[in-house]
Amino acid sequence: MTPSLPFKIFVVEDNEWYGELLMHRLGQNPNHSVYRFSTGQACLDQLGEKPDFITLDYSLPDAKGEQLLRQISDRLPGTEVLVISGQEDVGTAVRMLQQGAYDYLVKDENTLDRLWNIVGKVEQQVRLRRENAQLRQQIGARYGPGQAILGEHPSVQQVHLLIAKAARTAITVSVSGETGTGKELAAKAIHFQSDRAARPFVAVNMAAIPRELVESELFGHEKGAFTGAVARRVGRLEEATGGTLFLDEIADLDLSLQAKLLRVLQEREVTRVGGNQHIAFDVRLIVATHRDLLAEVQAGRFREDLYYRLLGLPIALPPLRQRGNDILLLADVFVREFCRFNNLALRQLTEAARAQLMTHPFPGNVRELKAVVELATVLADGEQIQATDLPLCAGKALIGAGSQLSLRDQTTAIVQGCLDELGGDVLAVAARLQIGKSTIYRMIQLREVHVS
Ligand SMILES: Nc1ncnc2c1ncn2[C@@H]1O[C@H](COP(=O)(O)OP(=O)(O)OP(=O)(O)O)[C@@H](O)[C@H]1O
Repeated sequence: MTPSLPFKIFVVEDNEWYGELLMHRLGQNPNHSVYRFSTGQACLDQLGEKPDFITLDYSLPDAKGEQLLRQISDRLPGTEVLVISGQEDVGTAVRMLQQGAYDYLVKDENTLDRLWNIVGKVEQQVRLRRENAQLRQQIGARYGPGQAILGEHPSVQQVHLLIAKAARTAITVSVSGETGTGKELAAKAIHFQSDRAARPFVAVNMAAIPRELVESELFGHEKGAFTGAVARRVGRLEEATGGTLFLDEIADLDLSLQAKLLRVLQEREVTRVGGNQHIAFDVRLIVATHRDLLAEVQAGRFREDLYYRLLGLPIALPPLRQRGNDILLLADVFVREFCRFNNLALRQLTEAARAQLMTHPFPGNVRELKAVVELATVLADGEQIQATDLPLCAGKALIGAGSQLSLRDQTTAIVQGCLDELGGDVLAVAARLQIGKSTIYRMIQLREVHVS
């Protein structure tokens, strides 16, 4: 619990001496704010203060425990209530617990210690709940309308509109677009703008999972279902229940698994590998691909029935080179964010650098632009980012098809791209990339790059 948000406890106890005792014990934690009420009505009158925890004497002069518990639960469903009773009565205890009381304690010499332990546990849960809510709020703001997919170009505005429409219902969404155009970002924006935002967003990349593991990854498996299945594993579909399942690179799904996925989606029930229990699930599905899925269908690589089942609301993300001035808008945002994150004085792209960005084709799209301007921000001397700071090589994606490339692979691709473009002129490449020529010679010697 943060010091600014104390843990608020109501003690409802008509016996003044016992009430003071409880207050004293609970007040030993400086982060607790404890208030005492000697009648049920006095407590009800103050529920607007939203206590985090209530200890309730079962027999109050003006109300019975059951009645009061019901009224509290109706008005503050998330607040835990501990019932404390003068007499041990199993029937009453069971009734109170059935009605939603957190626990039931009998007044004896151990009550204060047990109370202390219970409050500690509840406080921990409340703290986690608050942190979760705070994080959700932050994430929600990050993926709010127009916040995630930045851009003003009409084609991007159209994407914003479609995301907002998709978020209103649980319709399946199919996102298409070249690599790095923001397909996963669009999927997250839909999820966090929808009423599923508080539930999980689960992303699975079909291209990243070995073929033989896809089925158990998606649908889960029972212990012993296959060699290596040492324990039961819940599949990603089940994991996403109530929320959104994002299937990236859906075109990479094997034909036999396409049939299984279709069946699961039609029946809205999943059976874990090696199991026989049918488990119903409630998941919003978003799929993405950088391929032309219809062409995959025509080529016989993707099932037509699954294609129509998954098409839902199609959203096409335009390539960055077709977004006009959005290139500069995004570049400025990425430079600003990078400087802020790294505590650098704000740097600006010069006009020449901006002009250069506008002529580059960006085959790696937004991901490439981000990497390019971040690197240029690092390379820049002083507050101006010059055109020569931009590690651009015409026609080559500098930061390619995925975050899965290691830094070394990306460096190799950048150096090779520049060598190709500059006709193998090592000195020119070294000057362009601002790295030592011996680095490039060493890479050639190690056959990491070549001069053709
Ligand atoms: N319009 C945008 N505004 C801000 N950032 C963006 C935008 N589009 C993409 N990005 C950023 O670009 C990077 C790539 O985006 P994302 O992973 O969503 O692309 P993708 O199309 O799913 O890529 P891939 O096809 O490789 O899976 C991320 O860092 C993302 O935050």
